[in-house]
Amino acid sequence: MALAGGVRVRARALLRAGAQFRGPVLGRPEPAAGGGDGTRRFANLRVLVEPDPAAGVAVMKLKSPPVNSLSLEFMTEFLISLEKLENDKAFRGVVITSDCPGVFSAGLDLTELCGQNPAHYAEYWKAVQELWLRLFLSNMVLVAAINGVCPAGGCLMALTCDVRVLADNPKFVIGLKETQLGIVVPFWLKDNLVNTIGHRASEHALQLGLLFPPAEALQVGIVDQVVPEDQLQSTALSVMARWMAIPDHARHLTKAMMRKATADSLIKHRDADIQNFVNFISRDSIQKTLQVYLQKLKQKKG
Ligand SMILES: CCCCCCCCCCC/C=C/C(=O)SCCNC(=O)CCNC(=O)[C@H](O)C(C)(C)COP(=O)(O)OP(=O)(O)OC[C@H]1O[C@@H](n2cnc3c(N)ncnc32)[C@H](O)[C@@H]1OP(=O)(O)O
Repeated sequence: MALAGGVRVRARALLRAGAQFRGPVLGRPEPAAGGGDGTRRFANLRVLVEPDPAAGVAVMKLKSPPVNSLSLEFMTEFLISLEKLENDKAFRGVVITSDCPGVFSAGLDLTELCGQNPAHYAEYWKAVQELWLRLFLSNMVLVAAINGVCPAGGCLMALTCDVRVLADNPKFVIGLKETQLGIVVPFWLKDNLVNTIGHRASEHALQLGLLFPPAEALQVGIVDQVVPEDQLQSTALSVMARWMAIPDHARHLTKAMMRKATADSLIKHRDADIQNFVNFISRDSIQKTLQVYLQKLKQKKG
């Protein structure tokens, strides 16, 4: 699946601006791009990719500090990295994790949702849809190694994965807290949650805007495994090894079959979903609520 129009234009702009894969990363000298030693890492500004072509697996580390919020730039760079891996036959699986201590992702970037114009909201929502669709329909095995708090849009990313492993830390809550912010999850994200934890549990989780700590997250089934923090990466990789043992074509066709109806319901109604979002987010009452919330977040430290 290729990047959608607006996202592709932004991706090109980012690439022109120099956000392409490059080394050195993290100050370590690395072979030049195309060096072909099979071990080099690549990165754009906000996503670090550590490939292991021998295993057919790459680890994507979200590194958009302080909280990996889903800004347009972050989502675009993430999708560029994902597409690069998908186009490379060496890679069949991706572990998604965070490089920001204590936070997997804080979800939608609230500064993108406050005080902007309708065209911006439309572009932003199209990018969110694209992020969800591209992850949800990915041919690759996706394992989320959740090493931090994972609310709302962070949970959206995690829910698209085939497996979620959560580090056992009481601060690392996961869930769709939208109603607590006075906003409503889109129907396709609701469907994604229902497919994961069932209808009744989703009703409770969504209406109450529940954020589940690890033991509860495991019990309700929003994550598949909870492991000690220091075993998160190794567990994610061993889960991945199990999935990689299945022939790709059969696994992927099965995944596509299982997910088609949910994805199609968004694909068929993308424009209407964007219009709904723009109308909703532009309301004075929603803008006020979000602005107060963002202010509170900013004042937390003071
Ligand atoms: C009916 C029609 C359809 C309508 C559809 C409506 C829309 C539906 C959307 C549904 C899907 C998803 C929704 C969302 O994702 S909304 C965002 C929800 N996220 C949150 O509420 C998380 C907020 N953040 C936090 O709780 C904490 O920051 C966190 C626990 C993640 C980390 O805490 P920590 O103490 O480590 O860090 P700080 O709180 O001090 O934050 C550091 C700085 O980062 C800024 N920040 C935090 N979160 C966000 C964010 N989501 N967006 C933008 N900026 C964020 C924070 O303000 C601090 O900034 P400063 O350093 O400048 O103070």
